Amino acid sequence: MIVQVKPSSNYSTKTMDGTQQKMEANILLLGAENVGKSALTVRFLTRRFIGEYGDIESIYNHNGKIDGREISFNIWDSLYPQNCETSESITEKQLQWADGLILVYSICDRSSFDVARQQVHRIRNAKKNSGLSPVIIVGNKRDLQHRRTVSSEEGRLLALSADCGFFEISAAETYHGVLLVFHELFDLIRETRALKKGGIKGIVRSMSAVFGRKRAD
Ligand SMILES: Nc1nc2c(ncn2[C@@H]2O[C@H](COP(=O)(O)OP(=O)(O)OP(=O)(O)O)[C@@H](O)[C@H]2O)c(=O)[nH]1
Repeated sequence: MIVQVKPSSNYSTKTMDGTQQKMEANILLLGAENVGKSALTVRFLTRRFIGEYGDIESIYNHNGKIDGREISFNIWDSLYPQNCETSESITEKQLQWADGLILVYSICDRSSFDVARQQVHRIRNAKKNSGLSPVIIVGNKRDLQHRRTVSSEEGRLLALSADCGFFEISAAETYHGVLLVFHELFDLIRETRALKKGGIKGIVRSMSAVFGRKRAD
């Protein structure tokens, strides 16, 4: 059950008089069951780790500041669906909604890493632009080192191979790691938007600038 659904992002960042407008970003949390998706979300929203979260799928709205800029986050804490192929565990609607994704696995649950691997391929093979959205892969439960079954290198390599960011954190132990994940994703979303805005015109403009200068020499 989805508790609250928010509309898609607002891309404008400046008003006519040049003042900064609040930026909006839709963030989708994905990953296998029990990896800490809700723990991560609640840590970011409240700074707290409460231990048990229940099986509820929610979209939260959170207003905050990053680098002095007002941000409005819509955070979709998804549920891993029962009895389906991993490739079908992410819907086209979710991918179209998301400006950025956080893909969580547990460092002490190898099957959750396998799910993350398949989900990242599903994302990167998605239709149109949704396959290009920034993704951060998060190895959670770092506090459980003695039960680790996925090495940091494996996580980092997966992220590298799919052009994703990578963090290992413990939602249980610290707020700081969780904050870094959201900040990094926000930076990547901002970069992606700037690239989309510049588009082909931006590339042509910079090429003409280079060749134009050469001709003048
Ligand atoms: N030791 C440890 N436990 C954690 C950590 N993060 C979450 N947990 C625990 O892992 C269990 C699952 O956490 P959830 O946040 O509910 O995981 P989820 O991915 O949202 O699970 P689903 O709702 O089933 O999809 C809970 O008992 C949490 O207390 C962590 O960093 N370290």
